[in-house]
Amino acid sequence: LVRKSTVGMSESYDFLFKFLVIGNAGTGKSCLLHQFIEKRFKDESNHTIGVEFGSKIISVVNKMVKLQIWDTAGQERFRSVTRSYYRGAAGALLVYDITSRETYNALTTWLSDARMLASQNIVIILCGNKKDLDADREVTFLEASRFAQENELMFLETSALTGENVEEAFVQCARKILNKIESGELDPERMGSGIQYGDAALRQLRSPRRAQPQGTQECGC
Ligand SMILES: Nc1nc2c(ncn2[C@@H]2O[C@H](COP(=O)(O)OP(=O)(O)OP(=O)(O)O)[C@@H](O)[C@H]2O)c(=O)[nH]1
Repeated sequence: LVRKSTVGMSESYDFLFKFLVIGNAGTGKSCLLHQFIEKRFKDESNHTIGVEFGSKIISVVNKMVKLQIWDTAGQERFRSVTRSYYRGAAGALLVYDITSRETYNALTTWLSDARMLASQNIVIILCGNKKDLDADREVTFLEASRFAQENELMFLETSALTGENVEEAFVQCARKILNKIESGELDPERMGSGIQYGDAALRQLRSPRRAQPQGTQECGC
């Protein structure tokens, strides 16, 4: 199998996962997405209007996974718009700000929305963001990790400012989804799973030994 990205052609991947980033306004969702994709802090971040979009291909346990990420507005007035994007998401980063108890208290609402409106099997990682502001912390690591355990969420504290644990959050979530596909717990072909096969996986299924001829066009969506 020739990966087109390695020869300067358009991208190739085994799976595409639809991801959401949800949580209260100001918790750093847009900055997390920006740090993940651009590997730097987004200096001037304004409130997200509705929904923003980003995508990136990562390597997870020998598979190339394209994450298609929807960064939703945290502000209440956009709630009806953002809710319409939940459907068919395979994974989500549920974000609160460790320096704001209010954003932590809102987690149960976000969680019930996600479980109700996205895929039933959605894999969620709780992210306690702004880890760099430890002096202003209002929520302890222990308290949040208990909440995560009780609600079957993975959990990390992150910093979109320093980049700490940002890539890890996306990768851990993707890895859990891949594990569930491999164990048969998740069926990528089920409607609304939030998972699609990429052309790499399809080529393997169709002709396991033949390499893809170079120069083939694809839409890359
Ligand atoms: N110190 C610190 N500040 C951060 C971090 N992440 C985000 N911020 C700041 O927090 C503010 C809000 O960040 P955004 O990414 O716009 O927040 P958001 O969750 O996308 O907000 P909405 O789009 O309104 O939902 C900005 O002023 C960022 O600079 C972080 O990890 N550490």
